[in-house]
Amino acid sequence: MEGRDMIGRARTGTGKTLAFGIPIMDKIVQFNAKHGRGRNPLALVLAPTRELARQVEREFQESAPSLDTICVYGGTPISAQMRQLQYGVDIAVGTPGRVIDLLKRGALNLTEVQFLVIDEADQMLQVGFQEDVERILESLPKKRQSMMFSATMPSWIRKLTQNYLKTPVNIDLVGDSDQKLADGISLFSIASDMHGKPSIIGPLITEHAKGGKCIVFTQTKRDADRLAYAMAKSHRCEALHGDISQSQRERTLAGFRDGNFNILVATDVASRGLDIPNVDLVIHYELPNNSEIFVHRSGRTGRAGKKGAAILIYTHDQNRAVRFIERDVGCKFTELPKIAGDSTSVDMFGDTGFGGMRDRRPGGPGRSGFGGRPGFGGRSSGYGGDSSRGSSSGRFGDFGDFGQSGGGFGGSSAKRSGGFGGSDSSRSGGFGNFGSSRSSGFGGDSNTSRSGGFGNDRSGGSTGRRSF
Ligand SMILES: Nc1ncnc2c1ncn2[C@@H]1O[C@H](COP(=O)(O)OP(=O)(O)OP(=O)(O)O)[C@@H](O)[C@H]1O
Repeated sequence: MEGRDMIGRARTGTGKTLAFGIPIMDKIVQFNAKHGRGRNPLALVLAPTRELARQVEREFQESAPSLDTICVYGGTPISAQMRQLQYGVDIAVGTPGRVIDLLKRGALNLTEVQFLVIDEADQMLQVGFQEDVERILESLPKKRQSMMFSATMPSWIRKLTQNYLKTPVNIDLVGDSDQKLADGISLFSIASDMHGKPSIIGPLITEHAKGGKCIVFTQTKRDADRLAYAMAKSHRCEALHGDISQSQRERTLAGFRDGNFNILVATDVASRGLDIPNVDLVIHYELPNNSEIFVHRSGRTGRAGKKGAAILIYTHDQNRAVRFIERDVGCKFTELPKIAGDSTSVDMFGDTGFGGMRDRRPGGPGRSGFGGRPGFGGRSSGYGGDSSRGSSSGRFGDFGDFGQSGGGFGGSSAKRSGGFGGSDSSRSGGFGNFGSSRSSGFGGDSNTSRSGGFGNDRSGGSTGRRSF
């Protein structure tokens, strides 16, 4: 609110988008009232995935219908975006690649940007994205307010942010020693051998999703396709990953949001930021590449003060990795009793070639598995990875509808500050200032008493731009 650069960390689903959105919208409304509307954007928000960019733009649109927003991202015709930019926009949200493309074509002029937001900053500053982000920053005026947000902020990233921010305020609502997941998420683990995994998915969903929505995370696009295909024989389910055409990705996500089907099998393209109502269960079908991704994947449930469950399926040789996650994330898994292989399900998955997954499993041959090589933790970049920051090999080892609470945001004051649907959390640390007895809340006292330390000391951990 004071206009200073900032780094913000708060748990998943606690309302970071509106936390940065509301002050920006407020200031732009005031600016426009004073100076009239211009053609070039006054705010730029960068997000790592197209779906997240769209979601953020939608949130701006719904909150401030009087402002003109645009979402620019790849996989869609650029000409329509160029036309819209010509008409003039107040806020541009986008993924880095398309932003650069538009800059190169001279269609996007960022010289009037007053507010820059880098959402999911720890991913955006990793190798792959970082270069693009830097190119975009070169096109921005020096005098601006820059803000970086994420639910996870490894210390090396926090250091790196100093290169892009001027004496930033740190608002850390997670703290160092506490668990880093949102409060309402119950965590379970279940051991299974690779061949048995497909057959336990059905029973897990029946038991734990309780009729609500479920996201199953796989490591590879191929496995997402195969699992979705196999599960579709008995469940309404679809796959989401980066090889699917953008229009289909959007249809799939809309169908999932609308409840047309209840199970989404996705790669990590869906792990960050997506805010889908009523996801009651997240299943880590395969271990995530690092504990940050574990936090983000799990955070697709238990949002906005709601309850949810996340289940981690692991093989016996991944035991250490599971313990590492517990330490790193400050959580404890409740081990579920083994589920006996259901021969029908096994058959169902058997003909999909799942038996051939062994070589691709985390920790499998040729990959520094989550539990593959020893030595994860400490300052290494992921479970057994190398120590170079952001290296793609340095990973764990290849390794309610809250709606928009109405109102809109036409004026200069936010009407949304009222509690988060009566969240009963006593330590949710939400940016929205809802229901937390311990949160310093965005817009409240920014000298949060819990700042100092962005969590773990591991350097690196995941890749920036992976092909999800
Ligand atoms: N004050 C509020 N009252 C009610 N709902 C809110 C409030 N603030 C935010 N929300 C809603 O809470 C949900 C989660 O918010 P958001 O997606 O911004 O979370 P986030 O902290 O960015 O999570 P992630 O780290 O996963 O990206 C959204 O549906 C949002 O509209």
